[in-house]
Amino acid sequence: MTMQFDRVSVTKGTREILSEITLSLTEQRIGVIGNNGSGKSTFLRLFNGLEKPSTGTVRFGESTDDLRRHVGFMFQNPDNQIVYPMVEEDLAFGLKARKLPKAESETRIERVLSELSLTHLKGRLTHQLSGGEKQMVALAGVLVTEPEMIVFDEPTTLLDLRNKMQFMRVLATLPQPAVVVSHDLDLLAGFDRILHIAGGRIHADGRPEDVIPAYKALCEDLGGC
Ligand SMILES: Nc1ncnc2c1ncn2[C@@H]1O[C@H](COP(=O)(O)OP(=O)(O)OP(=O)(O)O)[C@@H](O)[C@H]1O
Repeated sequence: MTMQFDRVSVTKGTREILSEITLSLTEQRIGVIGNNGSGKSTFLRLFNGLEKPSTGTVRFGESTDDLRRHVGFMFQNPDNQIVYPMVEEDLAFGLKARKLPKAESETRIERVLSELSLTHLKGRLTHQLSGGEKQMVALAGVLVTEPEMIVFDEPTTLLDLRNKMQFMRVLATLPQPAVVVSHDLDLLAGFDRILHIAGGRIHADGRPEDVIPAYKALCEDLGGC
């Protein structure tokens, strides 16, 4: 399924945050890089309708207005994603909205927790979890809903090495297409395509072996990126 951006701009007040973005995204693994404030999160939020274009259209297959049903979103800050006091309840929440039978919901939750080595957190209170544990529970919360595409906003910022490797393993085997915003350029090295956003525009678009070194070179040249 293709995610299509057609002349998409996002304006807040008088400020244009994203300008005239036109893209056809068909790859399995797409990385998004760029400086703080360049527009990466805003770009990502368009994928599942958390942000609406001021002008232009975002289309996933034939859908333009119910993107949330198709595209899962993993937030940069897990506190924005985890809503229930218990881990198990929180994971069940996303499935209730999809009217999944209770037994199937429980099976899915067990499976995802086991895949992420998180079964020990099932009965824990979410507000007592560490930052990295919350980030992993947020990941589980997205995976249980089995969306057709998943977008990740800086998914590894709070993770220790073990959980970062766990995340990378999950990403490598995920059947769905994934879009990952990250400042961790090593995470994106094996991806199919990298978009470099600068000043709300697509500054570069291509293979990681081309786009990432060019971005690094720009930043090494002080003030260049
Ligand atoms: N609601 C808003 N009103 C005004 N400005 C906004 C709003 N939301 C975002 N911005 C501005 O838009 C710009 C892009 O923000 P965005 O969060 O998309 O950047 P980013 O590339 O994800 O940054 P970071 O790497 O720091 O997470 C920033 O300058 C931000 O201050």
